[in-house]
Amino acid sequence: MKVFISKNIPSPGIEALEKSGFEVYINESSHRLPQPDLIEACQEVDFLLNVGQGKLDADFFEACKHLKGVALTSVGFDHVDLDAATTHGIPVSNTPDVLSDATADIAFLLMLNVSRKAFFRAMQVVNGAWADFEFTKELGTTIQGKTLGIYGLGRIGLSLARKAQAAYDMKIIYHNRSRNIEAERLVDATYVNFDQLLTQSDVLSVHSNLTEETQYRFNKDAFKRMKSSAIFVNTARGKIHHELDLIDALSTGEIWGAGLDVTDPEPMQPDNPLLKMSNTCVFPHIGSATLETRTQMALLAANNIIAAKNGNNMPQVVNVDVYKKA
Ligand SMILES: NC(=O)C1=CN([C@@H]2O[C@H](COP(=O)(O)OP(=O)(O)OC[C@H]3O[C@@H](n4cnc5c(N)ncnc54)[C@H](O)[C@@H]3O)[C@@H](O)[C@H]2O)C=CC1
Ligand SMILES: O=C(O)C(=O)CO
Repeated sequence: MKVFISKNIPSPGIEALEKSGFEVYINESSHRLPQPDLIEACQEVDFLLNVGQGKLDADFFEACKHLKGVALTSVGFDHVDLDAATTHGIPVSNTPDVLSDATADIAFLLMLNVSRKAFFRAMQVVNGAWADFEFTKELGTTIQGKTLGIYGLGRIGLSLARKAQAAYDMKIIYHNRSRNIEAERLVDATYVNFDQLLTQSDVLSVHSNLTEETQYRFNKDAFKRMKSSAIFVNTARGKIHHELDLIDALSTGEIWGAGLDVTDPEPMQPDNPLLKMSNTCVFPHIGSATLETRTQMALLAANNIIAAKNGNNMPQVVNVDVYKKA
């Protein structure tokens, strides 16, 4: 059987596939293949190991009749038309859990970075503008003991909550569609409604999936309800906040700072006003970017493909209905 890997992955993932008898084809370039090229590459392979956030839409599944399964190298699957995959009988798997701590670390890093204006201060040094122990200017703020609001207390949100409580004694509040009792057993977190999350959080960190319901949930109205001292952090998906409203809220002082690992679109253009502010920090979607995590993600994706090849269900399948149909 043949598998196509849409961008290079750590070698243990490739080795696992080869060891189980796959002929492996890899797009060696560092660029995402445009959809026509991806469709072309998938014409004669049995499986696709899809790296990154390139869209897999209805046209893709319609055009790739030979595919027997797709393994994503992400936990998020908002870029995939799962209904179309299911219609065509194609199981799709994701990579939950193995990236939760790494992504929570990036949320933490953004939270600290923005609260201490660390990126802005480091850029002053790079640009030869070292401010000689200015005692009253460009001061940051502490997060110790403050209230961390989590929008979407799932795997990554929980990891962040535990770190923030253990290391900084932060008070944790969260909003989900309903209470997460399991998480509440693991961390001292209080369920609040959306408005309470907005008005009570000193730092508000977004960890929900991107859905029709969460798209642009953080907009003008939401930022207006937040504290003027609040820091907004998003490591989930760029479309969950409305970028122009965020720029407005920061410029008018409606909120104090923002840290983003995700933007809409990605990449962010270098002339974006968010890159010029002293209370912002933008990372290029590096939540899961450690060697250890990316290796585990590659292995998990490979193992899902190997399971499907052996006639088993993909363990991390996200369109479970595909197996009910069969
Ligand atoms: N920056 C990066 O590199 C990474 C980003 N991500 C993003 O993080 C997201 C979360 O990942 P996990 O924690 O593993 O997912 P998860 O499924 O464990 O957690 C998501 C949480 O959001 C909640 N949620 C969904 N809709 C909601 C709504 N309308 N209102 C309030 N809460 C809602 C869910 O109930 C769940 O508790 C992924 O979907 C992905 O988009 C994930 C990994 C890396
Ligand atoms: O896993 C995800 O959803 C990402 O965004 C990248 O790891």
